[in-house]
Amino acid sequence: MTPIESDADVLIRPGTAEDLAEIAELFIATRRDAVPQMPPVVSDDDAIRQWFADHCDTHEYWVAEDGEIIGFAMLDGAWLNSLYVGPPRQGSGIGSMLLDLIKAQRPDGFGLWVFASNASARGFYHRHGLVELEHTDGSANAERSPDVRMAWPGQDPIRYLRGRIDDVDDELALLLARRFALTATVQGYKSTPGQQGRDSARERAIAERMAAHAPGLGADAIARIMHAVISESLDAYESRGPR
Ligand SMILES: O=C(O)C(=O)C[C@]1(C(=O)O)C=C[C@@H](O)C=C1
Repeated sequence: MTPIESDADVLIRPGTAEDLAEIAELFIATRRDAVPQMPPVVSDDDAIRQWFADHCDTHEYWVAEDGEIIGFAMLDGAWLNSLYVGPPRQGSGIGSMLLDLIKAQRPDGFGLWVFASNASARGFYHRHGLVELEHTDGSANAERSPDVRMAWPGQDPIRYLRGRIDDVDDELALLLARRFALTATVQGYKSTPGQQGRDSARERAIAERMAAHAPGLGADAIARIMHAVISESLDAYESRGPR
């Protein structure tokens, strides 16, 4: 196969179904070696092997080899799911070669998740122009370990980042619609005189509760945002009435 990129002894080429068993072993060995910088993989080794065998057609693979596979990248659309270089060749530029190739393959940008504890990977991605977009508490990943969403924003970073803003706004619009509907429903039960209108203690409690999920925003900023959300919800309820 024609090399896509190569130096003296390393060939980067597309991964094929025949590579998946070797890729799985490299993944297992690399993750084992990376503890505690990365949390241990939750699945057992056979489940990992099976996962790679089952995800041949659904993902795009690239491998670095010097006779045997020494690193690989796995992509799923605009997501870089994995980029691993085996322990013996770490720090020798293989990761940079793979990442450069992926940038060329995804000129409009791509995202990835990295464990917050993995300082060397975060530093590597920073040095290669990726940005951190989001920090989580880890409750959504299998390892339950805080992680960081990073992105390479591609050749037109504003366009890429506006695309991500649109993604979030699509979710936000649905959440706002759900919240508007709940505010309206509660008003239907607050018909008793003295119960109508706003409850500032409840609104403060809402802001404090939300701030626990988003400490970076702070309760005061959230309170101002929620004041606008609740005002609009109540106005909509009053002008439209219960549904
Ligand atoms: O919990 C209430 O009593 C509501 O009316 C709901 C709600 C809200 O939308 O969260 C709206 C107005 C109040 O000031 C407090 C909260």
